Amino acid sequence: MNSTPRPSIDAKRMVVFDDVQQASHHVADEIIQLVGTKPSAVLGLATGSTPIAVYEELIRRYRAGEVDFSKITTFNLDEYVGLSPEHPQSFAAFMRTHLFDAIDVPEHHTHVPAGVANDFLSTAELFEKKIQTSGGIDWQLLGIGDNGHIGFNEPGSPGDSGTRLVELADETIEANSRFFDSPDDVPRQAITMGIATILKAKRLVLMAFGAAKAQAVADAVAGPVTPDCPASFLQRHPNATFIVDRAAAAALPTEA
Ligand SMILES: N[C@@H]1[C@@H](O)[C@H](O)[C@@H](COP(=O)(O)O)O[C@@H]1O
Repeated sequence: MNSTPRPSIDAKRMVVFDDVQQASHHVADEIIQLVGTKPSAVLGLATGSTPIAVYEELIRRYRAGEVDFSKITTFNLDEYVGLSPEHPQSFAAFMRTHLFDAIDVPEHHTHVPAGVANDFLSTAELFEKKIQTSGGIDWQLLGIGDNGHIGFNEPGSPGDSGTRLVELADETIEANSRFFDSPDDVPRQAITMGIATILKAKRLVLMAFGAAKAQAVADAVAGPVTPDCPASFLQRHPNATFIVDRAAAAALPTEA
């Protein structure tokens, strides 16, 4: 018998894995199954350290000949303002390094919001339009910030927000400074899909690992739906699942 207390959240909404590898394989399997049944699937992708093992597994399975990504379309959640796609810390560069360069997705099928633009309002509108004309996002991957942000929708982001220019929270700048030479180099603004953009995806999978995410996960899954915790809006989605490890599940209410 397993004596570990189980979170009192139903299995459709949250799955707790023993380790990151198992969780990542589970998520990669879901993507591969979708692309197997719908080769032209539209995938929403995320950056950050959390999804890296998923991308590694997708690459491994692609090299093994188990999946063909040549017809998929991808949309990324966000990009730093001021960083061109060539900048090594841009999310566009992250995606090339961790996934796109290693699989057969055509470059023109991949979309990362532009971090350099004359007019971010029309850039954001164009991004939304491209998602719509592609048929909408079938499957969206998400990470979560320690403060509950999804994409770069920081606390305070309204549920009806679309793709837009946003200011980064101090704690996000601090958390992401590990990727830059100095905290002063971290951009202060970003362009991000909005909460409403994200909620339009047919399926949402949010991954969270480690104790630093535990409070944000508990607030998102078991707290009130509020802009104070942007990930809590996932409670309004009929097909959203949190994939977490034990440490990230530790602050959830448990079954008696
Ligand atoms: N904009 C991204 C998010 O999409 C990501 O989910 C989050 C967590 O990152 P990590 O996975 O490295 O903890 O922070 C970043 O700032």
